[in-house]
Amino acid sequence: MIRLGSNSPTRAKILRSFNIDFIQNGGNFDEDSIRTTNPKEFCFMATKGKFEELYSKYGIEDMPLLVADSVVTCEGKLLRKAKDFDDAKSMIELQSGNKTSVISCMIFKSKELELIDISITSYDFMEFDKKDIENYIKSGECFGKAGAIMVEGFCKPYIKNVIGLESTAMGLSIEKLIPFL
Ligand SMILES: Nc1nc2c(ncn2[C@H]2C[C@H](O)[C@@H](COP(=O)(O)OP(=O)(O)OP(=O)(O)O)O2)c(=O)[nH]1
Repeated sequence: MIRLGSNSPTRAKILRSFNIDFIQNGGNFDEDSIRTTNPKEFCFMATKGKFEELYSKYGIEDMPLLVADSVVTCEGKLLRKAKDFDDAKSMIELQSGNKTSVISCMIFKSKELELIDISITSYDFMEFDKKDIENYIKSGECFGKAGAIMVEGFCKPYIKNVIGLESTAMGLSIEKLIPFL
């Protein structure tokens, strides 16, 4: 049994799909407190901040702790979760017909080990259909996701090329964690 220190339904779904027993306790780390706009640095600092908050709250005596963060970078820009419809639209349009990368960092700490992993999955997307974009935004599925993209959903038909794990792009590089569980 592990503690998933995350509010993310996607991360919970990933753990369930790999039959990993967990309890979910998300935190309240303020990612707006992070000053850097360097995507990799931001992702690591967000993960570290989440870890420190939840490690001091729960420790690892009763079970290991897993936290993670994901950001998207496109044309050198840092894309976090969309704040509103306009934000989501501009993020999605930026990535249409473009190269984009999802960076996911995770920290896993048990009594035996501490794993810190930063992984990147890069996509080459075809142009997104305008009507598709409209429907996707209207569905609300673009919210709560880094860069407002959903690689296993909206983006899937538009993937021209991908390098990296889909799990990394969804927010938790589970294949890199499994060997340590
Ligand atoms: N279903 C899905 N979710 C994605 C995808 N890309 C990113 N995400 C989700 C995973 C995370 O829930 C979210 C990234 O935001 P954060 O890393 O800040 O996590 P979140 O605020 O959701 O939860 P947490 O901070 O861990 O409590 O985006 C994707 O392609 N598909």
